Amino acid sequence: MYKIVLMRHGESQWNLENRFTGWVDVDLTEKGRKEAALAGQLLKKQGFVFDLCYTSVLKRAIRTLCIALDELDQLYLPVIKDWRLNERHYGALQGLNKKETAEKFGNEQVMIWRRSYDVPPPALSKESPMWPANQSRYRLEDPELMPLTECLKDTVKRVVPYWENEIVPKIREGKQILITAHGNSLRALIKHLDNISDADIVGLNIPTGTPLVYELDENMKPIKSYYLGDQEAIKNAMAAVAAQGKAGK
Ligand SMILES: O=C(O)[C@@H](CO)OP(=O)(O)O
Repeated sequence: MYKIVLMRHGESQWNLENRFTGWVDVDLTEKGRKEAALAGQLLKKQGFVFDLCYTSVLKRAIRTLCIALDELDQLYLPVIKDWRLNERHYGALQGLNKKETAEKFGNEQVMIWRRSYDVPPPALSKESPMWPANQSRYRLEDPELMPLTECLKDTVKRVVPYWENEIVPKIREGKQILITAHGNSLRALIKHLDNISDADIVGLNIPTGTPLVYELDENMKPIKSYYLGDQEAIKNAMAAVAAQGKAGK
């Protein structure tokens, strides 16, 4: 049996402001830092000892990992950062307020943009400074691979091969792995692990800063999975994420 831990970053400034974030590199809020520390403490209490960590190239996930590792006293660990674990690219919606967008385009349209499996949000143009190919961070990457927008299906297409080709071999070597990433890059991975249908993935929402443990069999199929922490608070946090794109109130 193998065990891995997945974790969405703690609350970011744009989570707080309820703005579509995607690949924009916003930092954690004070609350987000506390969530990351609490996650580290929970993992420590449960006796987790990791060998290798993976994260995205976005600071909210990187910082969450650092804070959690600090609490665990495992800051010595190797960390692999890869854009394939980045948040789903939100195209031209990046920076917009989710509630205001719902007021303008309707709850249903925003729900489709946020959670449908294969409808991407409106795309950026290649002139946009938000296109990753125009940013120094991605200058060595093939511009053809840099998204102008992504639906979850597109995110699955980069996250799952990364999982299969990079992470699974390390798990098979016996390494204990911690992955800190993002709401939608983790939804892409969980869809694959739990074999969730395109229709049912719409209902999956991931709370910030909460360790999610997966126990996997020899074929990397989940035996069980569970969040660490206060289960009632986690349920409420998941419902709050689902409600972020609604107009009104
Ligand atoms: O804005 C984003 O990038 C994501 C995660 O915060 O939001 P959503 O939950 O709306 O997909």
